[in-house]
Amino acid sequence: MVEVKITEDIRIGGKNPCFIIAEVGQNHQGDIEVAKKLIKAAKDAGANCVKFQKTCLNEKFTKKYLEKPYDSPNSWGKTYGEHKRHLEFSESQYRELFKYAQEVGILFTASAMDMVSFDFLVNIKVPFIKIGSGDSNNLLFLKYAASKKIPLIISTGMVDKQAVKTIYDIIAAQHKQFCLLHCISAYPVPFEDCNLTVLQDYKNTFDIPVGYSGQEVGTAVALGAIALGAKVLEKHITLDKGLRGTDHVCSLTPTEFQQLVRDVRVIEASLGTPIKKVVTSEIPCIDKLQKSLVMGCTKNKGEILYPGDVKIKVAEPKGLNALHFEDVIYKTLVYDKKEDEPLNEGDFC
Ligand SMILES: CC(=O)N[C@H](C=O)[C@@H](O)[C@H](O)[C@H](O)COP(=O)(O)O
Ligand SMILES: C=C(OP(=O)(O)O)C(=O)O
Repeated sequence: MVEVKITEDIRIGGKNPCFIIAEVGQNHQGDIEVAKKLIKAAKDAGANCVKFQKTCLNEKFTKKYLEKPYDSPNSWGKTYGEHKRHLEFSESQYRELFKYAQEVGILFTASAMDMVSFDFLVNIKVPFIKIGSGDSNNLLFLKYAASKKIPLIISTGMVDKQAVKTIYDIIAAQHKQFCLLHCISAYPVPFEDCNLTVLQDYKNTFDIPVGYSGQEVGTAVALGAIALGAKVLEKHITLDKGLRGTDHVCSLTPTEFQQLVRDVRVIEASLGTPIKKVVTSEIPCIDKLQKSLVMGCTKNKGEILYPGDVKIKVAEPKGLNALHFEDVIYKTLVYDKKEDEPLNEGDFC
């Protein structure tokens, strides 16, 4: 299984802890101070990385699309172009945010929404680049991204398995430093559409780390993803779910994000081994409450132990583990035994 190297110290996949991305996306409202607060909140919540979305509007959208009216409570302008321009940080603002994230001590990156933005992100030396679901059908862009040999995390919303295999083939032809994220692109995703078991299929199909980018409400589904083996987890973060913007509704507050990270680590620690065995922490309960074989009545040396003569009880001192019941039946007692006395090896032959 391939591990993806993000920095000298951080790798994704294998036995490494799940790499958790706090997706700021556009939840900064176009305000760099809010963006900084979100970077700090992501760090304080324990996320491994904070992520933005970098777009060169004329590369991503046609002129006509940008002129389209955007009449929505989430809109920041009359047209989609005005709306997006309000939300887009300049290159120098990106540099400022990158620097701030370094000061705060959290990895910083963005999704590249087009080739120009991709080049910019390579240029400022982000540790990896995210490719969002909006480009899961953009094979030209995927080829371009793969050719640059920077680690990639790629979301797979809005396409089917056949297209995901195509994405895999395109990148793997160049290198294997990439992860695929299962994703459903709806804001918010109804729980019954999350199809989380797709993750198992991804795990069985691909030899690279797989993960989950969740746009559903709350943290429960994301935690399910961890139990199913997600090695990357991305969730949106917001300062306030009531703010203007499409993604706030499916985002987590800093406190919720912190709880998510904590719970992810608990689930990871608890997954353990598939080998069912008795573990050390069970010994006190075994001593206190596990049942053993005891005499069901008083019997003498030389008598046979019939099924009704042996009982299974919590006893002090303990007798043989009750799993040995069948081994004792029809054996002959070698000592006199009183009712409730434990039965041990050597008490019968
Ligand atoms: C598919 C995709 O890019 N999705 C992104 C990641 O989840 C979203 O953050 C969108 O940018 C956002 O929902 C767009 O909202 P509006 O259209 O209101 O700016
Ligand atoms: C669209 C994005 O992501 P996803 O498809 O994972 O929601 C993104 O990261 O910009």
